[in-house]
Amino acid sequence: MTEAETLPAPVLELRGLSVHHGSVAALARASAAFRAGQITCVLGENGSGKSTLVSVLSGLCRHDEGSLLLDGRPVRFRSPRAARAAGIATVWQDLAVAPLLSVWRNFFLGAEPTRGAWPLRRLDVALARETTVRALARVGVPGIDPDQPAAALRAGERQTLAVARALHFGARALLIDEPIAPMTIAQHTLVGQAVLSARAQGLAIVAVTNNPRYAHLVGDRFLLLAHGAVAGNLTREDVDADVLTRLMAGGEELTALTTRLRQLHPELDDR
Ligand SMILES: Nc1ncnc2c1ncn2[C@@H]1O[C@H](COP(=O)(O)OP(=O)(O)OP(=O)(O)O)[C@@H](O)[C@H]1O
Repeated sequence: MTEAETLPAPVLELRGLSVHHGSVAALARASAAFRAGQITCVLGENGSGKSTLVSVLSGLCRHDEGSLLLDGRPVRFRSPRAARAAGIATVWQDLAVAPLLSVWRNFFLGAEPTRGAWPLRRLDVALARETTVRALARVGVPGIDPDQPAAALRAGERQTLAVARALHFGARALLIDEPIAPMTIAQHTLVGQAVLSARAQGLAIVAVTNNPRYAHLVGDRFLLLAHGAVAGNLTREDVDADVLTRLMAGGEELTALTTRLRQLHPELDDR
C-alpha cells in the first residue's frame, strides 16, 4: 500500500497557494496537506511565512494564487468567523483573553449555556463552570479554578484554555501560532499536552513554533518554510531533533536536505 492509501484524507490542504502583501510573496506556491490526527509543526526563520500560513488557513487573509481546500473542496473564507463556522479553530500568536472576566466566561465568550424557557431563560452558571473544568481536564490541565480572573492564568494555560474551547465546540482543525514571548518548559509542556489531546481526538493540527526540540517531541510532520516557499515537508522518520535544530539554524543544510529528499521522494513536490 502506498503512503497516500494509508493516510486519512486531508482536512485542509494548500495547492500551489500564494499570498502577496504588495510586492512581497509572503507565501509562494506553497503546497501541504494537513490530516486528521496529525500534528504538523511549521518551522522557519522570521519572515518565512509562518504567520501568513496561519492567517490564510484561518480566514484572516486571502490567497491570490493556487487553492485552499477543506475536505477536498476549494474554499475561500470571507472572515475568521466563516473559518470558525467551518470547524477551524485558531489559537492566535497574540491570543487575547478578557483579563478581568473569569476563566469560565472566557471559555464560553458569548456561547454560555442557559436554562429555563424564554422569557425566564437564565445563564446556567453552574453548568458553565463545570463544563470549563471538565474541558480543561480533558486537555490535561486539571484543578483550574473557573472563577479566577483569566489574568491569573499563565501564558501556557491561556493557550490550553483556547485548545480546550476548540475541542468543546467541535473544531476539526486547530491552528496554533506560538506566542512571541518565550515560554518556559512548564508552559510548553502544558500546551504540548493540550495539543496531544487534540490529536488523540482526531483534529488536524498545524502548530507554528520556533522551537525545534518541542516540534520534534510533539510533531508527526515538519513543514519547513523559507522565503514563503515550502523548503521541506518531513516526517519523524526523516529527521531527528538534532537535524531539525540544525535545519532551523542554517539555510544551506536545509537546501541540501530538501534537494536530496526531493530526489528520493519525487511525490514531495505535490505536497
Ligand atoms: N501585512 C503585511 N504587509 C506587508 N508585508 C507583510 C505583511 N505581513 C507579512 N508581511 C511580509 O511577508 C513575509 C512573511 O511574513 P510572516 O509574518 O508570515 O512570517 P513569519 O515566518 O511568521 O515571521 P515571524 O517568525 O517573524 O512571525 C515577510 O517578508 C513579512 O515582512
